[in-house]
Amino acid sequence: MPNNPSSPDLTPSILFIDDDADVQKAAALLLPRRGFSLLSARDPAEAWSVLSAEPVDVVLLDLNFRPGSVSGAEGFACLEAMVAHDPDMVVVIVTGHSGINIAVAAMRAGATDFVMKPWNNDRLVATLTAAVAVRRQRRNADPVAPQPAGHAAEPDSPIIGDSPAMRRILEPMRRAATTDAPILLLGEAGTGKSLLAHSIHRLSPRAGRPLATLDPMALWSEGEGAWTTALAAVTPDGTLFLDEVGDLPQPLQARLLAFLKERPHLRLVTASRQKRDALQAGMLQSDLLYRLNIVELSLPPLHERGDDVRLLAVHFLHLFTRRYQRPALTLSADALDIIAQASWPGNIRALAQAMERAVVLARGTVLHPVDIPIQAPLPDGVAAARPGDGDLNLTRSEKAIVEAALRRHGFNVSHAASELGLSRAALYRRMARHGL
Ligand SMILES: Nc1ncnc2c1ncn2[C@@H]1O[C@H](COP(=O)(O)OP(=O)(O)OP(=O)(O)O)[C@@H](O)[C@H]1O
Repeated sequence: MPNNPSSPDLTPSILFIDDDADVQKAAALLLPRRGFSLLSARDPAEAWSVLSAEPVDVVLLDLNFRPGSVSGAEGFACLEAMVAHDPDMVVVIVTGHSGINIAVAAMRAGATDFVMKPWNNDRLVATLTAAVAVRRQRRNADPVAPQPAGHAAEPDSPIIGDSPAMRRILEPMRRAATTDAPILLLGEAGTGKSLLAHSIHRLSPRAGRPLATLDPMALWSEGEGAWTTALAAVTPDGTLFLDEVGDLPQPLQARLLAFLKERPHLRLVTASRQKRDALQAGMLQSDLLYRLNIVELSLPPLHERGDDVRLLAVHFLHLFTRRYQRPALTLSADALDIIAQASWPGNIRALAQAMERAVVLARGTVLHPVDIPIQAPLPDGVAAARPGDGDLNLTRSEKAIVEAALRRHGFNVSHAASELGLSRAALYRRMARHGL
C-alpha cells in the first residue's frame, strides 16, 4: 500500500526544480509510487511558469543549475523570490552531503527543510510528507487567530536534524514506521518523542486513521475509570501513543497488557523519559516491556546533535516570526555561535522557548547574542543564588566581569575577548554558561 503522506482525499503535489535529468528520473520513479504527484522544472524560469498554472504543495529545489556551479546563488535567488511571492510557500532544498552550512543558510532564507544528495528514498518521502503537512497547516491557519503561546511547534512540524546522532535513529524510525511494529521512544524531556510519535503515525499506512494520545499519569489522577474509558475509545485500527509509559502504575500495566491482547491490530507507540535500565529494573513488568520495545529508539539530547542546533534555531525563528506576525528576522553569526555552544539541558523545547522569547522581544531585524535568552544550568548540587546573598560567588563574579566587558565594547565579542585575554570561542562558552 503506498504511503499516503498527508490527506486521504488530496494527492499532494511536489514541484521538483533540478536540471539533472537522471535525478529527475529518480524522483519520477519514486514519488508517484509513494503517493505524490510530481511536477518538474529544469530551472527557476520554468518553475515560475509551472507555478502559475498548477497548484503546488511543496517545492523541492536544487540550488545549482549551471554545470560546475556550486555556490547555490541561483537557487538562493529562486528561494528568496518564491518566499517573497508567497510567504506560505513551503520550499525544501536539496544540497550536497557536506552542505550543512548551505542548509543553515537556506533555512535562514526561508526554506522549511532540506535533504542531502544523494538522497535516501525513505528520508526524502518523510521530509516531503512533513513539508506537505506544514503547507496544509499554513493554508488552513486563520491568519488573524494567533496560535497559543508556549506550544512551540505543531505536531505535524518537520523533524529537523541531520547530525549522525539523529540519522542513527531517524533511519530505523522511518523503516519501522511503515510496519505495524510497536515502537518505544526513549529520551530526556523535550527531545522530540511526541513529535516522532506523530511522524511515525503519519508515515504509516494508518495515516488516515486516528492517532490517540494517552498520558497514564493524567488519567490515573482522574481515577481508574478514566483509564478504562479512554482505552475503550481508542480506534482498534488506528495508532495509540502512550506517553510516559514508565509512570504506568502496576495495576494499569496488567490492564494494558490485557487490552493489547484484545486489540491485536492496534499500532502502539510508547515513550519514556526513563532510561531502559530503569524501565527494566522494575518500573515496567518484563512481559509488557517485551511487548512495547520491538523497536527501541533513544533520542539524543540536543547537545549531542552537533550543527542540528543551528538548523533548529533558524527553524524556530521562522516559526515564531510567522506565528507572531513579526517582520522578517535573522540571527547574527555570533548569535548562532552562542546558541550552538549552549548546553540546552531542556533540549529542543528550551531552544524553542528561547527563540519564541527572542522573537517576541526583538528590537531590530537582526538578533544578536544579547537577544537570545539562554538560561545557564546550575551545576548539580548548587543552589540557585538568591538576591541579597553575599557576592563572593565565583560564578556570579565571572558573569559580572564578562557582562561588563561586553557592554564596554557594545557586545563586540572580538574586542571584549581581547580585553579579557580570552579567545572568541572561550568567551562564547562563558557567555553561553551565564546566559549572556
Ligand atoms: N527535531 C525536531 N525538529 C523540530 N522540532 C522539534 C524537534 N524535536 C522536538 N521539536 C519540538 O520541540 C518541542 C518538544 O518536543 P516534544 O514535545 O516532542 O518532546 P518530548 O520528548 O515528547 O518531551 P516530554 O518528554 O517533555 O513530553 C515540540 O514543540 C516539538 O515540536
